[in-house]
Amino acid sequence: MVERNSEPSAQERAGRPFPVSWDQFHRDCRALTWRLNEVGPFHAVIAITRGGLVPAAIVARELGLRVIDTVCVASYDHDKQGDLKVLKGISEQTAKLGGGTGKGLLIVDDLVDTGKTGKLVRELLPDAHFATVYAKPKGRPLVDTYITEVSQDTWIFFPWDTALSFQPPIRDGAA
Ligand SMILES: O=P(O)(O)OC[C@H]1O[C@H](OP(=O)(O)OP(=O)(O)O)[C@H](O)[C@@H]1O
Ligand SMILES: O=c1[nH]c(=O)c2nc[nH]c2[nH]1
Ligand SMILES: [Mg+2]
Repeated sequence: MVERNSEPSAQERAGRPFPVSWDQFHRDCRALTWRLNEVGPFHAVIAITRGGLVPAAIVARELGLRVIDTVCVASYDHDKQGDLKVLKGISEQTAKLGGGTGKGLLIVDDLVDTGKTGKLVRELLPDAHFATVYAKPKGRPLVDTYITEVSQDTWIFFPWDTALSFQPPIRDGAA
């Protein structure tokens, strides 16, 4: 028998699954960009790694931005959130574009959940515009622009974390 840690993971606590396909994610990123296009212009896009890399690429393409930097953060180990660690900040060149406080910079992440990651990037760049594709209620106040709100007990399954698999028919107990 496989020994299991008795403490439920964030994913298990969330319970409600929300799988997102590549198509849907692309559509949601484009919808996000329509909103951001009303707010900009921006000097540069900053992706919060790793989840923010995919939406940042799409948003940068749509906004015609070619200066792209990263803030590399480690928090969730798969689905358990530990202490936040900034592994890498933005470059000196990008910091200059934002006047030191992030003004005119666009921070992009895939989602806000508890808001811990959002709070950290806000502390690093208080005047930057923070955009996410999805938002859960606890983190939502930290975000300037987002597209879809899901309940706090939802776990979003991103297309880069998942693969197509057989599902039993609903009548046989499928979720
Ligand atoms: O609002 P919070 O509770 O802080 O959670 C949101 C963060 O969690 C996920 O990243 P994760 O730390 O799992 O790393 P990853 O982007 O490398 O997958 C997600 O991409 C957000 O960055
Ligand atoms: O893939 C993910 N889905 C989520 O809902 C989530 N919340 C925090 N981190 C997350 N990662
Ligand atoms: Mg992330």
